[in-house]
Amino acid sequence: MIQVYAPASIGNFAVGFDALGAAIAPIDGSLLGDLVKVSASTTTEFVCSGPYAHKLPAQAEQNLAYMCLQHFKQAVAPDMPAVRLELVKNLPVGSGLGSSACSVVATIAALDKFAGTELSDEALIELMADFEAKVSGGRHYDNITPCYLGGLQLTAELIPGKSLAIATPDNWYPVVAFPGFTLNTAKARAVLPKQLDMHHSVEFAQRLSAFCTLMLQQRSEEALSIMIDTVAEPHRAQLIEGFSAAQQALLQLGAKAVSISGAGPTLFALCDNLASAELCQQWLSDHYINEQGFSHICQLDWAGTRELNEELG
Ligand SMILES: Nc1ncnc2c1ncn2[C@@H]1O[C@H](COP(=O)(O)OP(=O)(O)OP(=O)(O)O)[C@@H](O)[C@H]1O
Ligand SMILES: N[C@@H](CCO)C(=O)O
Repeated sequence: MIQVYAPASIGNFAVGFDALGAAIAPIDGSLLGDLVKVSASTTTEFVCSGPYAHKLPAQAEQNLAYMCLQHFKQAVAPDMPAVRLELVKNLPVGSGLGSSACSVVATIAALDKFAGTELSDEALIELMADFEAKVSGGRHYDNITPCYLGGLQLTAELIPGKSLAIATPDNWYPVVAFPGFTLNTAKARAVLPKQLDMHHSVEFAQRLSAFCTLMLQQRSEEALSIMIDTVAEPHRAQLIEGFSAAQQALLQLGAKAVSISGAGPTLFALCDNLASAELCQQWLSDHYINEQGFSHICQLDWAGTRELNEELG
């Protein structure tokens, strides 16, 4: 049996709409991501289990993991024998934590390993992006590549290999809080303007390029000081009840940057020390999340998608 884990991710990372994303891992060691198990079988079998399985369509044909399996068998590895594929759905759907990307990445990576197809990273990423695009209302890589490769990734169609890793300091603690209600990515993309005017386009390019350059020069404090989303957040904040008040409060508690994770409604507060991260998590638990919500103090997950040997889920 092959068992592959793919981590949650923070799309956009405030300054890089559709172009920057970070894979995350809770510091308490818990797994925040989907798991896919593939084993040989006499007939094709698909099982969806885990705490959020009931939030997905009942028909296998509408589940991205099953769609990936069908495509893989037909177009990538026609000689692959029948398999039993189980998706353990650990991430809430429509959360802003890259839930659909997580299922797609774990499934394709697991099938590639099981079938021994050994596709290149770039070919796998393209395949993964094709499936993520089916549900999110646009083709973007900012959940796919961090989820697959790990870490902080600057990622786009025009980038050679589709992604460039940006090293991050060890003292970065992103605190993520899923408030407990969902927001569909396609809906959150529909509220964005169709065009950016010259001023905003130039400012976006300046901010993202300055952020990346500062990071490469290991000037992370200055990079954090310009970590503001002027592209998507102003249009999406009103879709997320409590976001603006939380942002103000968390910045006062010491978070260095606070923004929407992906399309929301998950919020992330990036702290540069554990004490601030603990204060932010406490505030979020008290004021931002409902009974269905959760929060985690994380670090960046530089391992990305990986095979797990111990049986889980
Ligand atoms: N395995 C799957 N995991 C997640 N979503 C799936 C899966 N299979 C089908 N879907 C459908 O894809 C859509 C995913 O919605 P959406 O893109 O809003 O979620 P998301 O991936 O959590 O968002 P984000 O990328 O902002 O984190 C839903 O309509 C869901 O039913
Ligand atoms: N970059 C995408 C991420 C969605 O998960 C968006 O903000 O719409």
